[in-house]
Amino acid sequence: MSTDLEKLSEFVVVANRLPVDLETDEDGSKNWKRSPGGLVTALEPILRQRDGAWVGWPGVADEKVDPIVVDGLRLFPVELTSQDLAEYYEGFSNDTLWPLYHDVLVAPTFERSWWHTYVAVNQRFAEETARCAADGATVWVQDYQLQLVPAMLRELRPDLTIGFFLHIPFPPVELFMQLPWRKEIVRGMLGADLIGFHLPGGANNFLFLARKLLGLKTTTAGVGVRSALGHVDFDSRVVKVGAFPISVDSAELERQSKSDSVLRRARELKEELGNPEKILLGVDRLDYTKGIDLRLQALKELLDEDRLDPEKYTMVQLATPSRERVQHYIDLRSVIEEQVGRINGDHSQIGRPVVHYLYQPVDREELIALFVAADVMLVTPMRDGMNLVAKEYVACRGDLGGALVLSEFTGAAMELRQSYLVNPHDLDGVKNTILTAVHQDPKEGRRRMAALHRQVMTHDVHQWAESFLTALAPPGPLPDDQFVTERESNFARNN
Ligand SMILES: Nc1nc2c(ncn2[C@@H]2O[C@H](COP(=O)(O)OP(=O)(O)O)[C@@H](O)[C@H]2O)c(=O)[nH]1
Ligand SMILES: O=P(O)(O)OC[C@H]1O[C@H](O[C@H]2O[C@H](CO)[C@@H](O)[C@H](O)[C@H]2O)[C@H](O)[C@@H](O)[C@@H]1O
Repeated sequence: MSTDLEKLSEFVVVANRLPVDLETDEDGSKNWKRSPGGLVTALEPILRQRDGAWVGWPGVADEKVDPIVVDGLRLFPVELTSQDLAEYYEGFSNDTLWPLYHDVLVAPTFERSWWHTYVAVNQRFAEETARCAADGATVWVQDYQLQLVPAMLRELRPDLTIGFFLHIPFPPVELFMQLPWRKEIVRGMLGADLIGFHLPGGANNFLFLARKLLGLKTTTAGVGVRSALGHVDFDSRVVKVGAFPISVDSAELERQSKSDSVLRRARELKEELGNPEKILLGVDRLDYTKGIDLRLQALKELLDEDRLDPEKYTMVQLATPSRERVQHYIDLRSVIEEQVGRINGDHSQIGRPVVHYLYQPVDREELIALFVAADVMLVTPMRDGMNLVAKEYVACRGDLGGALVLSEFTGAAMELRQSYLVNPHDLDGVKNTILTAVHQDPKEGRRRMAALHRQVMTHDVHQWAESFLTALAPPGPLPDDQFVTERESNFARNN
């Protein structure tokens, strides 16, 4: 191990995935490639800035990887066996918690053996973290895959300051109560000193649960955005609860979007697409939460009804492969590819498909060029914790061009109020709003984009991390009378 890796870390990020995946190329050589998803996009610049360590899974099963420095980042891999992958990652994380926390869009599977593996893997993450954290270090645990880690880590290392952030929605109590292991999960999270959510709604749901499910004393005043933290009295400690909407590296994205190479590539892309009057764009992991099928259905109906001219408008849909062995994802891929085939079969001309569909990630610069080229960005999830793609698009539109169609059911919708907001359950509303965005008056478009751009430039990922880590810093005592139990809170409500 190099000395850099032997040094214990003052700041440690713990996430299911490392920011890079270990991949084997065709010639058998191993390479690190950027891993998918918004969590990695957000945390990578933060870790760089703070010279920390990252504990996570290297993206392949049954591979023992030693601690390593990749591209200047100190990485501490946690090994997952094929069985862990099937039961902890694909099973409990992505076939139980993911659907349960996303409005039960598909039915969650409650499988006892998956739970046991989830517990065991969380313990492994806690142990690896305990090994690499310096005395009194700050550890920031990420997301639903690791909800038990805060309590396990506190047990191993009471000297640490522990933060936990949930990147996906925290569900209403009626849904959360379905979970057979609901108490264990809430207790696991309460091992942290600060529990963060994207939105006040998630934080308030959590406080309510802590009272209702565990009978704990909590504060009851509504949690604000980056302000007015809630508090839970737990195990002779005060656990803070807050809302910290995540964002993107706005200045860096804006800089890249204005570079000569990106502007050149954006012009080329337009030409390669046959110089359509307008380009519509979707960029998502292929996930049933993202509403890719919904937006394709909207497009199909608009074309079928002659409300959108296929000779003038083109859509590009990037779908990054995700969780490819989970059945709902396999099924969704078939649905989407059939929709694309049907639209192109009915409405394209030779050499001019209406929908350009890629089931593969593109490199970052190509993605930014697509944002710059796109006239209408379609972000239509049925439910999404935040959705960084929406914010990235806005950050790349310092030229004040383009239009953002955004689902009300994303975290981003709370801040990006000047977008064209849609209810993804209302297909006619989505169709009409897409047409409004396509035909927007340029002056109105600039006015909207100016407001959106200002919002994203002033609330970036650095502010997100800074506000969370500042709130995590050691607490002062709270006056006793601010805490109430569920019984007292009901009494106060009814009188
Ligand atoms: N480089 C690259 N990044 C992508 C691609 N597709 C999605 N992303 C990134 O993945 C992240 C997705 O984050 P988000 O919208 O929050 O959704 P999530 O996938 O649920 O985390 C964003 O930072 C996207 O820019 C791709 O094809 N290439
Ligand atoms: O690691 P995967 O299973 O391939 O999934 C990728 C990531 O998806 C989720 O991202 C969430 O985090 C984003 C940033 O906060 C947020 O904008 C988005 O709404 C969420 O869906 C997941 O939460 C991550 O753990 C995964 O790494």
